[in-house]
Amino acid sequence: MSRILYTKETIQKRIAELGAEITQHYKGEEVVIVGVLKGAFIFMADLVRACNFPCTMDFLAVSSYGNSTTSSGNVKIVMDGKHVLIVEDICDTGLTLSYLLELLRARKPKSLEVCVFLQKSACLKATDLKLKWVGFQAEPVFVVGYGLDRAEEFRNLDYVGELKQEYYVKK
Ligand SMILES: O=P(O)(O)OC[C@H]1O[C@H](OP(=O)(O)OP(=O)(O)O)[C@H](O)[C@@H]1O
Ligand code: HPA
Ligand SMILES: [Mg+2]
Repeated sequence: MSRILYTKETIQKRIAELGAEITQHYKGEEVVIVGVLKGAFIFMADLVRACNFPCTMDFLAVSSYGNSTTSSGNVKIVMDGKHVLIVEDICDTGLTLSYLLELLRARKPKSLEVCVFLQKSACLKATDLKLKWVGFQAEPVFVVGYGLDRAEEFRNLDYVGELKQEYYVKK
């Protein structure tokens, strides 16, 4: 790890703000909160406890990075007239979220919104992607921690850091 980008305290403070905003937005409506596995599981666990409205939870299993630090371009999915809130750890190229939104729109939800922990705007490839809530705008570097992995490692860090290039680039 080369440097810490978001400390545990910074993350928790931002989640409290997001929870209050999302609670205000749905104002007691019933919502299905859909976490995108695996990366979103830690963010979702904290976010739902900062939200206060009737909700059920579900998860989608999606993977496009595998053990690589770049998107393979292929997203595989393993998983209805309700409000659906998708919770994701990161929007990098945006290809994963774009794919998921298209898929879930076909189910004709009452509403479909996204809350993403990190967004790397500089890396965006997907067009017409609307993210209603964004935790933090991240730099275009490979980040790990707080659910985010590099080859399944580092998900359990309670902070987010930049992964040093020498850890993942073979010389
Ligand atoms: O915006 P994109 O470029 O599509 O990248 C974002 C996606 O990549 C990561 O998933 P990954 O495939 O690593 O699966 P994981 O959540 O199990 O780590 C991350 O959790 C997002 O789902
Ligand atoms: O920067 C990242 N870190 C971990 N997983 C990711 N998936 C897309 N971008 C990233
Ligand atoms: Mg990953």
